[in-house]
Amino acid sequence: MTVKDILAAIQSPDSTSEDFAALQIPESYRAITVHKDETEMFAGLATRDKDPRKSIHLDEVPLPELGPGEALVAVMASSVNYNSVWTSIFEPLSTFGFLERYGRTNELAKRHDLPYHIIGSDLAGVVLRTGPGVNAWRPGDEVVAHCLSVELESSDGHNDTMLDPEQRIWGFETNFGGLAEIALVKSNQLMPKPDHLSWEEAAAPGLVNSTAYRQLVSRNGAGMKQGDNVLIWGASGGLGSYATQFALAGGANPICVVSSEQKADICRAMGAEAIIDRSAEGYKFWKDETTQDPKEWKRFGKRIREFTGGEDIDIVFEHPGRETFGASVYVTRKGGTITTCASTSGYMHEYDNRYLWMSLKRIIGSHFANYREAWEANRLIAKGKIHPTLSKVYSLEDTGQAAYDVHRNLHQGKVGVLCMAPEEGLGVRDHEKRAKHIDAINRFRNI
Ligand SMILES: C/C=C/C(=O)SCCNC(=O)CCNC(=O)[C@H](O)C(C)(C)COP(=O)(O)OP(=O)(O)OC[C@H]1O[C@@H](n2cnc3c(N)ncnc32)[C@H](O)[C@@H]1OP(=O)(O)O
Ligand SMILES: NC(=O)C1=CN([C@@H]2O[C@H](COP(=O)(O)OP(=O)(O)OC[C@H]3O[C@@H](n4cnc5c(N)ncnc54)[C@H](OP(=O)(O)O)[C@@H]3O)[C@@H](O)[C@H]2O)C=CC1
Repeated sequence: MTVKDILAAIQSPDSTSEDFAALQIPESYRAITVHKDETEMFAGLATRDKDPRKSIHLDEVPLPELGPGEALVAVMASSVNYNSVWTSIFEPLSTFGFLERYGRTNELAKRHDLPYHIIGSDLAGVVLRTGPGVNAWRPGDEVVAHCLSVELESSDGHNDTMLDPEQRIWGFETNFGGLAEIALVKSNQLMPKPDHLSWEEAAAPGLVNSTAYRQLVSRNGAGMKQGDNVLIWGASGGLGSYATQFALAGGANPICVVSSEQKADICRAMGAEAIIDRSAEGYKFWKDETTQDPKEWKRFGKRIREFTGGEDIDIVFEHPGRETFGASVYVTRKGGTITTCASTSGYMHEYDNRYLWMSLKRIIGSHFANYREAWEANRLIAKGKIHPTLSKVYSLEDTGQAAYDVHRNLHQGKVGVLCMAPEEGLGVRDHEKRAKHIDAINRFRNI
């Protein structure tokens, strides 16, 4: 039995769950990896010069053993997330440390501690096998997977699973990720694939859509409400393209920051009106490596007020980090919220704390999403309220180039990767629903 036989079953309209259960699963499969013996390959280089095309490999790997509560999924498509960029440049640290630490926790987790790391934190595909104790999913189910892996043996995670002490991001802090022909997930990562989307479209939103949902909409994040002025950095990027849609769909007022006219046009196409081109307007929040320029914060704040009729920002959707954080804190209104999930430009932030405490602002740390939040975010995609922002699609062989594009900010929205799917456009089940939303689904394509 080969991957081709699995693909044939997926593409046959007559395949039943029993047919999938009867399929033999190959003993090995193709997967995107980084190698433990290469973690020093970029030593001494500046971050931007570390090239994922050199560290990312396509390898034939053995199938992992299936454990209780787990599922093996045939991956039709995946997407590139920035966490795979971090893994591939071994920053801020090598992810092999996570695999070693996980491997020490129990006998089954030892499977993850390997000299190669199969990366990727999104997938759309078909369940092949489920382990003992899995009742909610069956072979043949068409699914997407979110990337929260939890053990839930401690009480800490039982109000909000993101607080589990054994919380990990699948395909980043665990092995057997989604940039592969077959992936191993916990069954409580699975969600129904939106039936009006192709495999690659369905695989695109997962991680960033769920993260943006928690960070901006959920009560665990900023709890956005109607009329809020929401400052969105990187508004046409991975996270930002979903934050912008949530702001618009929720009756808020997104103020979108981008770095080119082309990206500004994408934001306009999504329905945003207030757009700041940070390149054209030349904001320089840092005078040099150690000194910020509060005059530039003020210039930025004045520009925002031009769009809002003099109002300041209720919620900042932060992720660039060091470069923008001082400005983000400054432009937030009294009592407003800065919610952050990342530090792409540097994690040692500096801001003027007087503007935080005197104006009773809050900084909220946010990370991915719990199962319920991921489910709600996926439900909005399935209902056609929020749309994938897929721009370009690569083959599994070209994943290194795809990660390079994301690392160098050459992409728009999300970049997809075909895994088992032989071509784009397959997997659509509800053509009528798709037709209703086709313009929105294609908004980011091939720009
Ligand atoms: C969904 C997608 C998401 C993204 O894309 S996010 C972006 C990508 N992700 C990242 O860039 C994050 C990568 N991860 C990291 O950089 C590191 O992962 C962290 C900095 C988050 C954590 O580092 P660590 O080394 O795990 O934590 P420590 O706390 O520095 O070291 C652990 C040791 O420190 C002890 N410790 C923890 N808290 C305290 C404390 N409050 N007082 C004293 N000790 C403490 C622990 O017990 C343990 O000790 P013992 O090593 O002996 O086991
Ligand atoms: N904690 C979590 O759960 C998650 C964290 N992340 C992290 O969030 C970050 C962003 O991820 P994602 O949105 O997918 O990445 P993308 O690269 O797709 O988008 C980020 C956007 O941010 C903007 N940007 C980049 N650098 C700067 C800068 N120095 N100043 C201002 N804007 C900047 C760019 O837009 P433009 O050039 O147009 O301004 C870019 O398009 C990554 O570090 C990622 O690891 C992502 C998902 C989940």
